[in-house]
Amino acid sequence: EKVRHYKFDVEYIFKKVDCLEHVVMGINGQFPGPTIRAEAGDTLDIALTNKLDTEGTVIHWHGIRMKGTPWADGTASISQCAINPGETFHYRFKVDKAGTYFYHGHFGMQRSAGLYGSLIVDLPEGQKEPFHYDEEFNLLLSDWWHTSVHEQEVGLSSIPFRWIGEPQTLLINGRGQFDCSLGAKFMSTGIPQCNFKGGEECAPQILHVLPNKTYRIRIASITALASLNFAISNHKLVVVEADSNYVQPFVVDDIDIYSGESYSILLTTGQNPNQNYWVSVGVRGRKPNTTQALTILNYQTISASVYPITPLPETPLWNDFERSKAFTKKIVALMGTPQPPKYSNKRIFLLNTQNRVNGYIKWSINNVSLSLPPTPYLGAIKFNLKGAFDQRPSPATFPDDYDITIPPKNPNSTIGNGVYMFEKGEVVDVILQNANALSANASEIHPWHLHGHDFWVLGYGEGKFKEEDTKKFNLKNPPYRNTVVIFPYGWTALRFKADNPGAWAFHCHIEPHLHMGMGVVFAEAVQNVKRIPAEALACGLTGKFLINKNRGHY
Ligand SMILES: O=C1O[C@H]([C@@H](O)CO)C(O)=C1O
Repeated sequence: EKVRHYKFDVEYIFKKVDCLEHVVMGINGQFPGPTIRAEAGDTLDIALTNKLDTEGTVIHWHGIRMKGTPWADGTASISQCAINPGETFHYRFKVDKAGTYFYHGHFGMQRSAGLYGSLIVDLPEGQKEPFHYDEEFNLLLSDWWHTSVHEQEVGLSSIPFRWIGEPQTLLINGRGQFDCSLGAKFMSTGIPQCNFKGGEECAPQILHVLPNKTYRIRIASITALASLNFAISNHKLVVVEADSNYVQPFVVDDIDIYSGESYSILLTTGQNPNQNYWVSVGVRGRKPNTTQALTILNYQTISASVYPITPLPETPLWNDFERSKAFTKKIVALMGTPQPPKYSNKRIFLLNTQNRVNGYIKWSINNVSLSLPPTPYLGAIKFNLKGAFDQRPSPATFPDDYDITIPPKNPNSTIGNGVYMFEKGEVVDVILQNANALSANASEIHPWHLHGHDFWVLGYGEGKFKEEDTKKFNLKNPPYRNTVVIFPYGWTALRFKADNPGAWAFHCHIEPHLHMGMGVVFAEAVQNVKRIPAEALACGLTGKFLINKNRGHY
């Protein structure tokens, strides 16, 4: 159990992310940021310096539960103040469980601007995974736009509304090809063939393998918008891990992965070693308008520049939601995973709707669209600063007669910043209820991510949740995850234990949707939180409180 020290300098850099040069957020001059590698039980100590000239920043350590260090969760206005230009913030927290994690910006839409990287936690020396593999790869998937994030943000909060549209390019480990494709000669789209000489910063990373070995491929999706499908031609994939928890292994031809999720798959290199094979990432869930990302699986018996002769993997139809559900429902926990409490103490319903507020398009939860306050909740609640946010309890349900199959009858909702308060140890069920968006016959996929916890996914269903649906809850081997989707016009039920004092974001992981208000804040036994570093509190009402408390008036 070591303390591992890192220095992260956040700044904008020029980079040919998808062969065209743009400005992207970098860490220590790199995009994606450096991969952090640690062992379970280690403490990470990351000194993050904001080298941006004109904006604040924070980094969220996605999937790490932050037990005892809720102030290190890296969510601006929730767990800490945004770090000002020139300032350094120290993230110090324990990584208590092995798995495939990542980190990313959590202020404004900085994740969309490229502020992200991988965080891999290995088992401590001597402990073994419940599966065997010889080597591993790590693939961080993302999507990329040519319009700047600032332009995107202004568009989303303008009248008329300007949607960001589909991504220009899909990236694998921060590399994509916009104006060409490796597989162009096998496509009917007319896109030109890529011609790499070698060494280009946008050239795909080849996966070099040896025959008859088993590889663990870690795959994480940090997309701003896209739901993805991953496949390797001629190879089966064995899913063994989801969101840093083991699952009962199952075999598939391809996997769906939503923003905020991670998987490990095992790949056996048992195919003809005198060929190369395609690795493909394509868009699902929304009508695609982005070329599939490709790289090559190269058995080192031949050159990586020999074209695969197997057909390009075809991404399954974007709107074949039955197929998506079939994949999702295959995921169950491996024996030995923590099991859910048999009963819950509380149930809350969260209705997801698209609305208007004063003519602006927003997303709302039980008719409230989240707009974060200037004082971080963690300090505001701890010091009982009542002016920091709306003190009325947030709505825990929605009207019985709400028709989820049509656009909202009254599309007007309100802006809010209230919280859901939980007592220490309470077992909470959350029913995420999807509905029709503003236009008719439209209901979208939303991947919901909870900070500070893993939760049990008790079930999925069609239409409006009914009391008798609780009878079908999986209490035996529900997947234990930190991110879960709601399918169009459906519901998803999850259970978690409020055993981690802190203020935690729970939100749609689609970056523009969060920006448009699609999230809530859970506060758990904040009175039990100890030793919040002053640097997390030096803004808003907590900042004033500290000045008055320690020095009186000036
Ligand atoms: O939030 C969104 O806005 C657009 C559309 O609903 C309105 O233009 C879209 O596809 C979203 O996901």
